[in-house]
Amino acid sequence: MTYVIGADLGTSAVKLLLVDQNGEIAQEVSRSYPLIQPQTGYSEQDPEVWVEQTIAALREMLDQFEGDPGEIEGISFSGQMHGLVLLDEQYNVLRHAILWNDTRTTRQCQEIHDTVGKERLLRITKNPALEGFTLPKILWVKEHEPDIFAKATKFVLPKDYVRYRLTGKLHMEYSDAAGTLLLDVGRNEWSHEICSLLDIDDDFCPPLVTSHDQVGTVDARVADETGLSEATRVFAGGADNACGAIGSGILEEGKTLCSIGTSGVVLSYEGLSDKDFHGKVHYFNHGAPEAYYTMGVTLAAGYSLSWFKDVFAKNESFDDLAAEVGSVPIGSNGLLFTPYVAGERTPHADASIRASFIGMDSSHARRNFVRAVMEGITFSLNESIDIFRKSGKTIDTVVSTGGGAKNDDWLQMQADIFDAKIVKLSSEQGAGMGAAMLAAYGCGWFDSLQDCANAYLKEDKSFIPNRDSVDKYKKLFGLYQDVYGQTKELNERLAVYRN
Ligand SMILES: Nc1ncnc2c1ncn2[C@@H]1O[C@H](COP(=O)(O)OP(=O)(O)O)[C@@H](O)[C@H]1O
Ligand SMILES: O=C(CO)[C@@H](O)[C@H](O)COP(=O)(O)O
Repeated sequence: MTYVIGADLGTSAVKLLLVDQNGEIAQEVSRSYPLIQPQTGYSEQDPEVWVEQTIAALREMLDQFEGDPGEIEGISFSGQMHGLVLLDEQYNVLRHAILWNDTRTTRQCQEIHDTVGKERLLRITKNPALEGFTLPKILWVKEHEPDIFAKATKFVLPKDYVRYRLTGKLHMEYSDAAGTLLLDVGRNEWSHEICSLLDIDDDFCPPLVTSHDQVGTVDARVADETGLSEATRVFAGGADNACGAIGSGILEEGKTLCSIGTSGVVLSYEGLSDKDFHGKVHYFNHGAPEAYYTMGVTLAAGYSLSWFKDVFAKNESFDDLAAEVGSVPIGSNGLLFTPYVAGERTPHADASIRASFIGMDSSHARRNFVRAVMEGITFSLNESIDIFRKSGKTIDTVVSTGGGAKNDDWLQMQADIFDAKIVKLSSEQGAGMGAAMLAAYGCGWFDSLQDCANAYLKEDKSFIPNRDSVDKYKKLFGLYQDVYGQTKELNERLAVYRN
């Protein structure tokens, strides 16, 4: 039997899938790492920790693997998007990576809009400047850490750095490059115009490849450390949401994905690069050839639940925390949560907004809060569904993936709030599966990613909307939508008290 590995470098953990030629998952290994949050709005990770944990996870996988390492033909990557990794001339890391959910760059976003022009930026990159994207982070380091910036010769994204350490070869691929705000998304090339307007050297941007391109093989030292064969082929991979789309079969028009990881995403396939959503949703290159996707992002989806667990139930599992959610009625007995613990992106690009529990009552128990958190996250994702529907898309079926798809009550809640059939595939690790599929396609096992999807992806369960619940949630959604406007100014006044 031959195998490929899909490595998903998420925000909470690196997750490896060993997938055989028939698409069966032979092994799963995961290693977590923390967020570094020195002050409010900041979110960083140490790239060396990503590398250590990826190597440790590979070693664990190979220790358990009973076949010959030479049977593992390929490995590819899915990665949390937008994170800035700055490298010096020898490709040493210059500072901690600044992540996608770091919102310190509001001023730099304004600078980009002022210098490039909002319309021109939208035309070239298909996206407005948002705090999470990479370019504002580059400008922040340039302004606040000039000594570090002076040493920087290249920037890459999280999975690109890990792949570099596994192969010695430095690249970026289009699906992740699209989230930097430096890529001309329609033309598939770095935008010389944006670079020069913002005084960024063209050489600062790494060479571009496509997601299924082979970029090298496993470096001898890494092979020694992990037990992998030096002959294992390494493929570029994709942004985690592009890989999530591949691993969920979102490979043609009309298909929709909901992913609840640390972030939350509602994503829709696009065959063309020239539709106009006026920047209301992100518009990026797919990991599939000559394709695109649009998506809305909830900044703190799974993260809101993990925040709640860390503060109120640290030593419990997610399963234990959510065990009683099904016994709490829709609306959590009048408790409403907005998941803005780290600010928000879609539809409110707002770094200052913070979360609220509205309607706390002395009768509420912890289970009410847990359900309210899950409902609030799902309402936020429904705002993206709403934008897509209003743009004319039909959304009647949604493939649900990510850590949040492990909970059946949450999947039913998604069906009832989105008013759409929810499909859960046999693995909730869509991004890791997408990375494995890129390796399988890159190895030449299939003629197309669609053929690979037909062979690999199996529906496990589906969840049908319950009419009565849909009606109740429609009314609650209106209330939920009112909370943002009514808490915005209060949060701006509270901001001075944050650390
Ligand atoms: N058993 C579970 N039930 C409900 N939610 C879960 C469960 N396990 C994990 N999660 C949610 O999934 C999130 C992690 O999802 P994951 O896709 O692994 O994230 P990432 O790719 O960002 O590292 C957690 O923050 C949590 O909110
Ligand atoms: O910023 C975005 C997308 O624009 C996030 O979706 C990141 O890509 C992180 O993903 P997860 O770790 O939540 O999967």
